[in-house]
This record gives sequence, structure tokens and C-alpha cells, in this order.
Amino acid sequence: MRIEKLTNTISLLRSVEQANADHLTTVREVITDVRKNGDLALFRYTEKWDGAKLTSLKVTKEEMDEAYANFDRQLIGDLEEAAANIRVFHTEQVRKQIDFPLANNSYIQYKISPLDAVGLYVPGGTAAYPSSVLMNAIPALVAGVGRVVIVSPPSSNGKLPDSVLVAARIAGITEIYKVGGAQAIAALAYGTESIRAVDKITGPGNSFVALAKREVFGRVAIDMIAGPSEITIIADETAYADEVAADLLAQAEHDRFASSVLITTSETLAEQVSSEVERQLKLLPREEIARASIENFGYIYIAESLEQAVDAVNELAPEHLEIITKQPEELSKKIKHAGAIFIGRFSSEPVGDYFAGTNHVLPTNSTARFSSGLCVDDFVKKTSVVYYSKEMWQEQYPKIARLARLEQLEGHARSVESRSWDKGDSQ
Ligand SMILES: NC(=O)c1ccc[n+]([C@@H]2O[C@H](COP(=O)([O-])OP(=O)(O)OC[C@H]3O[C@@H](n4cnc5c(N)ncnc54)[C@H](O)[C@@H]3O)[C@@H](O)[C@H]2O)c1
Ligand SMILES: N[C@H](CO)Cc1c[nH]c[nH+]1
Ligand SMILES: [Zn+2]
Repeated sequence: MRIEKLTNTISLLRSVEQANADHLTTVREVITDVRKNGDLALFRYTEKWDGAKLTSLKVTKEEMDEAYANFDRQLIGDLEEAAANIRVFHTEQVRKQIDFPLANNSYIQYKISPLDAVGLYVPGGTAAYPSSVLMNAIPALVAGVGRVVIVSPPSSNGKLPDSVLVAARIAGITEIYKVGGAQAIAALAYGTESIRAVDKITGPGNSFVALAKREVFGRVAIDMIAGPSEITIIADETAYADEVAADLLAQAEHDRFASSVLITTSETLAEQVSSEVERQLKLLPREEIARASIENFGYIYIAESLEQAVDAVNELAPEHLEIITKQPEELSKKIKHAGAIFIGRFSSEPVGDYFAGTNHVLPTNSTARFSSGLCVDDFVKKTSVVYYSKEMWQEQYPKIARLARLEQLEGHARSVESRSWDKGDSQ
């Protein structure tokens, strides 16, 4: 891994942007094609990029049953325990409606309602992600969404991995389609013969998926840009090089475009981590992907102080931040921008990926500056409600009319003035 003195992190941001730009043209072509040709386009792209020749997209009940029957019982237990942890944490996030009483028996209200239909993207191009099924589906169901649909790319045998179907059953989702990439996002946004359009699309994916979500925003809502995984680690001389290297590689193995950054005050640690990364790369079955990621988007920065490291992290706004220093909790309080923070050497990032109960669908590409990880709030909308009684109206309407005329909106003024006592007592 290249080791540089920490001056700024702009070079990393630029290289990720460039990678995205190269994929945008493809994504736009795919979306146009799916809008025009529907299922036919979905079948064509699924054959081209996933190597699966399909004639129908929907997962059948028989496929779900078979996957569950064949699956390892201990792993079912592990997935169920992870699901329970996620459910508990997300249930705590449920918001209360705000009922705000006003004078004269009047009130205003902040009404919370679940979305009617959401599409959950579960990645699957180079690995199976049952954990992403749970992370998407549980908050949606806790929020009370009416229709929850999963899309995920099939393997070349035309099937979804058993693990994904088992996780869907544990979560309680039955409407599942075998389609991934930008074509799946286009189908969810615009609808095709087989897939009815949804109101919102959530979930992580590679840069084709993330860019497609950005392109269809406005037609549907999206949760965030949750693209190729990223980790930044702040470590001092107390950290162990083998552990830091393992944590960098845990994200690098996700994607060629994943990024892994170490910012350290210790030159010795920097050198040791660099050689540990090289040693450990050879141990990974996904060595080729991880190596490409480390070569293109892997950096070790030497910081003059932990304060300088914190400033760089707040500029970079990484998806995940690990802090492995003498006083990690103290330092974590100074972090403003990161999708999720992992404190101390026993909270390595996969604890959050799978099990702690926090959500692993998180903002990437510096968007943690303004967006948050997936949560129950992503699956509800808020409507304001106003009730003014006759008495309340009579007291307040002259002020409202004056404010309307301040904006030269005579129609607004006349609207509030048009009510009168003479017309009777009806609400
Ligand atoms: N940010 C997060 O919260 C988060 C969480 C989990 C996973 N992830 C990321 O999800 C991603 C999973 O990636 P993946 O590739 O394994 O699965 P994926 O499902 O995201 O993407 C696979 C699809 O990409 C499309 N594709 C592949 N090559 C293409 C090409 N050349 N042109 C057009 N389309 C192409 C295909 O349609 C394929 O089905 C990784 O980047 C991982 O880091 C992010
Ligand atoms: N680290 C990923 C988010 O960037 C989530 C994940 C799922 N499985 C393993 N990891
Ligand atoms: Zn991960």
C-alpha cells in the first residue's frame, strides 16, 4: 500500500468520482432500454452480465421452500439471532406522531405513515448478501410498509443463492425478483410487465446500482448513495498491524472500487500494516478483487497528530470509521462525518456488518456529510395536518390576510377572508 504524508484527502475523492463517471453512460443506456422494452430488456441484461438465461423473474414458493429445507441449521440460528438484534434496535427508532394542541379546540399534527411500496436492492454480483436482506427488510417491516419487494441478481444457474432466500423467509418477504444492477433499479422505478413500480428504492450495491438509484431519484425516492464499501481507520502506536490490515482488507474484498484508508500517527505501524496487507492478501479467496481495490483506492497516511487525523476524516466522511487508539471513545466524540463509527479493537467493522443490530446500509463517496445509514425513518413519510375551529379562524385570519398581501398574493388573502359566521356552524 502506498504511504503518504497526510496533507489532504482530495486525491482519493477525485479517483472515486472518476470511477463513477465511467459507469454513468452505461447506466443511462440501461434505464432508457428498460423503460422502452420492459421485461425483454431485463432478460437481455441478466444474460449479458449475470450469465443467466431466464424466462421468468419471480422467485417461486417452491424455490423458497427448497432453499430453506437445504440450509444449514446453525446458520439459520445465526441469521435469526442477527435478525432479532436488528429488529430490537430498529424498533427503538419508531417515531411518535406529534399531536400539538392549539387554543380554541384547534390543533396541528405531524402524522407519520408507512410508505405503500418499497423495493429493496440486495447485492449479488460477486458475493451473496443475506445480511443485506435483513438490513433492508427489517426496518421496512418495522415501519409497516405495505408492499416490500426484493430484487437481486441471479447466479449463472438462474437461481438466487439459498442464503438470500432463507434470509428473506426469516425477515418475512415473499415478493422477490431475480434481477440486479441498473436494470433492476429501472424496473423498480418505472415498472415492467412482471415488476410493479414502487415508491422508494433502498439498499446497497456496486457503482452501477448506486448511480442508477441517483438517476431515478425524483421518479421514486431513494434512501442514499450506498455504493462500493469504504473504510477509514484512525490508529496510533497502540494498534496491532495484523488487525488493522485485516480490517482494511475486509472492505477491500467487497469490490474493485472499494476504498481502504489508514490514517496513523505511527510511521512504524504504517510500514508494518503495509507489509501485513501484502501478506494477508494472499490468504483471501477474493484476492484479485481485494488487490485491485488496494492498488487503486488503498492509502496509508501519516498524520502529525490525532487532531489532524480527525480533521481529515471529517473531510473524507467515510462510510465506516474505526478508531484504534489509546483513548478511542474520547476521539470518537470529535467525529462529525462518518456513516458508522467503530470504537476500539474489539469492535471491528464486521461486527456491524452482521450482528450488533445497527444497519450496514450506509452512505458512501463522502455523502455521509449529509446522509445517514438506513433506518426506520427511511420507510415512512410525514404529513402535516391542520385543524382550525371557527373561533380560531376568527381570531387569526386578519394576520394571515395581512401576510398574504405582504407577498402580493390577493387570492390567498381572499381565501381566508371568504369564511364567515353567516354561513352556519358546520366544521
Ligand atoms: N454501502 C453499503 O452500505 C454497502 C453494503 C453492502 C455492500 N455494498 C457494496 O455492494 C456491492 C456489491 O457488488 P456486486 O458487484 O457484488 O453486486 P451488485 O448486485 O451490486 O452488482 C451486480 C450487478 O452489477 C451489474 N454489472 C456488473 N458489471 C457490469 C458492467 N460491466 N456493466 C453494467 N452492469 C454491470 C450487473 O447487472 C450485476 O448483476 C459492492 O460494491 C459492495 O461494496 C455496499
Ligand atoms: N461492509 C458492507 C457495507 O459497506 C456490508 C456487508 C455485508 N456483508 C458484509 N459486509
Ligand atoms: Zn462488509
